[in-house]
Amino acid sequence: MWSSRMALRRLQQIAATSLNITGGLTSNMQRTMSTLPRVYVTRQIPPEGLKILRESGQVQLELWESDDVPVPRKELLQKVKGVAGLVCVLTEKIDAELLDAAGPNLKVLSTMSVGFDHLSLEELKKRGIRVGYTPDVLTDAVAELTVALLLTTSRRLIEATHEAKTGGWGTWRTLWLCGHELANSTVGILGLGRIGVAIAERLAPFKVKKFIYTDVAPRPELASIINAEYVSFDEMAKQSDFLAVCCALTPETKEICNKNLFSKMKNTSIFINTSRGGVVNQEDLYEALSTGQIAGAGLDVTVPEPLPTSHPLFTLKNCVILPHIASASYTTRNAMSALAANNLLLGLRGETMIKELKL
Ligand SMILES: O=CC(=O)O
Repeated sequence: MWSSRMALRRLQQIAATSLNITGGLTSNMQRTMSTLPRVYVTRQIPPEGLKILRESGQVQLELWESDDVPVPRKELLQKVKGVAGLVCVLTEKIDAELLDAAGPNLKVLSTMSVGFDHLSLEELKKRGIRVGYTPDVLTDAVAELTVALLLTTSRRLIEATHEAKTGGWGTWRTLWLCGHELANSTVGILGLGRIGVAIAERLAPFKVKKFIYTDVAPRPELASIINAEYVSFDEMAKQSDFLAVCCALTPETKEICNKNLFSKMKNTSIFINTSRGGVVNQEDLYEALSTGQIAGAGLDVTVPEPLPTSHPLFTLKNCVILPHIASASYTTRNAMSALAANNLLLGLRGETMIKELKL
């Protein structure tokens, strides 16, 4: 009897001690954790980046636990209060309001994107906030998708599969669903950077005759890789059979693809945009496509995103619209996620980021 009572007591003591130990460890951990810099991640980013952040032991992490719905602005403004680091994607507008809400603790912003038109660089610079981004790791995926979109548009693949599925496929016809081919063509690149070069490298084996490009200034080192000739904006419009837009969206490039450009293009030319929707005046594009001023357009990016299904561009057979998927391969999105995580951690340690924007 005594021994069983003693045994019970002993068990209760052990249990109590265990609870204390557990409680002690937790609060120790909590104490350690609470001294770590706080970081908010605005999206359930791909696993490689989250793993790096979680296993770093360097930050106290909070995450918007969804990839399907972006964090509501109101919630974001609350969550960023006092954070030292912020990881975002291109759907978050990082402007003065958000930076004010975050406050002076914010030292590093890391965007999981190559584009940075969602960031107010001036405001970031004013506050001395360092900015990481994710170029290079997505070049192959974006170039690959651009080629796929170009061929889909020029060879009218969406129209063709629709006809095949819906009974439009009658007898073999000599000019039915004819498109335009790359062989012997001139391909123009608006904004020659790593992505433009990668696109041209992939198109060259299709027997393209000539690559031309325009930019704020010639870029001889990049151009020599693909043997591309520097031409004026107007020359590019006139000569291109295929025109691929690869420039960043800046105040200078906003709606640079407008009536002026389309009116100079050939009726047989194909316009492709995988950069940002904002570089195109969509009303002018609609006009150019619907009047046959140009032959077709393939867009991976639009304004707004998502483009409402009632948008007039969706009514056009010669316009192929994708939902901003240029970098969407598992490998690339994980690489972007990992790079964004590493940029953030390096920035918080005061070290050189792998890819940092010069502000
Ligand atoms: O559009 C995608 C990106 O900017 O990474």
